[in-house]
Amino acid sequence: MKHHLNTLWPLLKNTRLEPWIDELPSLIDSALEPDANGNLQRWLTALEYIDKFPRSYEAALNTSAVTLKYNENTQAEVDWTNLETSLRALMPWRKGPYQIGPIYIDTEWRSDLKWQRLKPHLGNLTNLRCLDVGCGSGYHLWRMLDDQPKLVIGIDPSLLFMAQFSVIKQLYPNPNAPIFFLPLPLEKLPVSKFGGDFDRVFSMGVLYHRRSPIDHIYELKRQLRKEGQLILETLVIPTGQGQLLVPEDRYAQMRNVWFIPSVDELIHWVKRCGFVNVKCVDLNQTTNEEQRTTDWMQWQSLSDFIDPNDSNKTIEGYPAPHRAIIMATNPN
Ligand SMILES: Nc1ncnc2c1ncn2[C@@H]1O[C@H](C[S@+](CC[C@H]([NH3+])C(=O)[O-])CC(=O)[O-])[C@@H](O)[C@H]1O
Repeated sequence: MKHHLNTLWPLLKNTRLEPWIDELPSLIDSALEPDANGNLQRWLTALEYIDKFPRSYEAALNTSAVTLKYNENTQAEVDWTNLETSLRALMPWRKGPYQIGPIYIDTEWRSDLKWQRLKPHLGNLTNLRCLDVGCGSGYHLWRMLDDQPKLVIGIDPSLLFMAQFSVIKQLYPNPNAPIFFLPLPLEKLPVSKFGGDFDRVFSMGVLYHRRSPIDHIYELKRQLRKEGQLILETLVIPTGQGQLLVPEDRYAQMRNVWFIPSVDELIHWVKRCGFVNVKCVDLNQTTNEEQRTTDWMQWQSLSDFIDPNDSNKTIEGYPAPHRAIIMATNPN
């Protein structure tokens, strides 16, 4: 899974991230130790199998599903049933969707809907360096790549998500595309002694999982260059329902949810961490269209976590999930 990183090192040369060339390999090796996850061997076997499949000849990264296209000749040669079996060995598929030849991976999340809400505010990413913290399977990384950025890096501690990302990268037409996945949590990502070097740092769907949200915002800031932009998406409580919710126990059945601020409170946190031009560009209540059980994620999903008698409440009685997108500039 890490062989794709060979093309990362040259892209870090002569940037402020150059120390990563020495620092990252041992961190990645420890993250991928065989006992890091009992399923790892099974996922690696599926990836080895997928690695034998031909690469697609063309990709579409501006459509709802990240799409890998095969021409008719290859399409006839490929054993799609076996490919699908290997892809299913990497279930549950949560973030997507993806279309690989005739196979449509209908993920739990329609991650394209979040992208649609965000993209108009993002501007063009051409020639920029982007870091996506908590990138899941990497769906948004591919959407970013469509703008031809200089570098796109996603980090996520989940090795299943790294395996899912690797599938797409193995089948993507250009093996040298500047898009990478590091199996690390943000807290373990080294901070370069020369300062941050990303033009855009995204943290979407991660802040509420952190026990120290302010530390998380500072860690995001350290990866940004001067004048770089933060894109922070997280659960919020609707206006008029207080400033902060710390659930008693579970929130929408999720165990590891800590801080859910109001939009104003969240803006205040981001300002306190030294960001300027802090604004909320989107506020949205999550729908069953966006998050649902599918054939590729067969466990329970949003509709099972909402009060059957009141769609504005979770089954624990809290406000149903609303998500805000905050954008902010790092002044120094
Ligand atoms: N400390 C951490 N550092 C990095 N990643 C983390 C950390 N803790 C958890 N994660 C990762 O953050 C992702 C959050 S999911 C959002 C995916 C995508 N961004 C989306 O907006 O659709 C939302 C959710 O499932 O609740 C998961 O993949 C975790 O492994």
